Amino acid sequence: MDVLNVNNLTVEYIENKKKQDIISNISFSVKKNQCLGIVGESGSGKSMTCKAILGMLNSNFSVKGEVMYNHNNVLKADKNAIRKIRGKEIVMILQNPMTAFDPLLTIQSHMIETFVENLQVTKKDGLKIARESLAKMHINDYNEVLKKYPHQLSGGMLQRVMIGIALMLEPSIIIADEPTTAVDAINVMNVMDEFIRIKDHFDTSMIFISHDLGTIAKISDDILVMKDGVIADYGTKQYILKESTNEHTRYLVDTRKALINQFNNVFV
Ligand SMILES: Nc1ncnc2c1ncn2[C@@H]1O[C@H](COP(=O)(O)OP(=O)(O)OP(=O)(O)O)[C@@H](O)[C@H]1O
Repeated sequence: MDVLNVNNLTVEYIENKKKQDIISNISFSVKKNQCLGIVGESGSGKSMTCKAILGMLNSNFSVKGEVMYNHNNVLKADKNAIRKIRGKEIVMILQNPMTAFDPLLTIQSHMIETFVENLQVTKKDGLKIARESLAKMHINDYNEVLKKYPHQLSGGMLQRVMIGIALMLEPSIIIADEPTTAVDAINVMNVMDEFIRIKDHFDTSMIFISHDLGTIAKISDDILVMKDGVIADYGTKQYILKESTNEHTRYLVDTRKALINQFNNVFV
């Protein structure tokens, strides 16, 4: 069953009455409890696709097409309806978690505020949920973490807090846009493991964005390959990695293999 259908999505950037195509006529769907991976090189339009889906682009952009969620076209929904969907139904995890936190609030205040607003709970219950969420992320010293300000935590820890918050909102869809960009190499695996765990054990569908096919292959059921704002290729993981004859897909797969071989040679 599909939880999200994107039909003929087109995004244009308008500046001084000049139009520039950013995304051209792309269509795809996200299946229940599955992960759609979106892979493509920098500038291929991955982030823009997700921002357009969630109505996050300003008036410099013209967005056309259909984004069907729960029988409603999100692109036609009013601001209030979109805000509800964005906070609760479809939650986005950004590249750099630092930008998602208010630097003047402790993690505890931020989490309580988020839960009070989105789950309609009291502050006291908000704190309980905050503790529960960090425990779910295997953050054992959660009382220490709750007292900290964002700049006092590493990128990896902040991202795990972010994922914990997203989980407690019990969204139907989590959109993760290159979530390991600001995480140091040692913690990339930890953060990826959390996403894989969410996918396997929670009732959530996912869109996972990365420029790295290896990362996408680890977590995705279906893969969409983007190039220059259009879909270059789209299919199951098996099809994309093993069967597709698409030139750009083969280029990504071969580049990935070459990188692994080169890396292995360093250690021999
Ligand atoms: N604020 C903006 N104003 C105008 N054009 C933009 C803006 N942000 C991105 N673009 C353009 O939109 C296109 C797609 O960008 P997008 O950020 O979606 O790429 P991406 O695949 O997510 O790349 P990355 O992996 O580097 O984040 C690019 O050509 C980019 O130059």
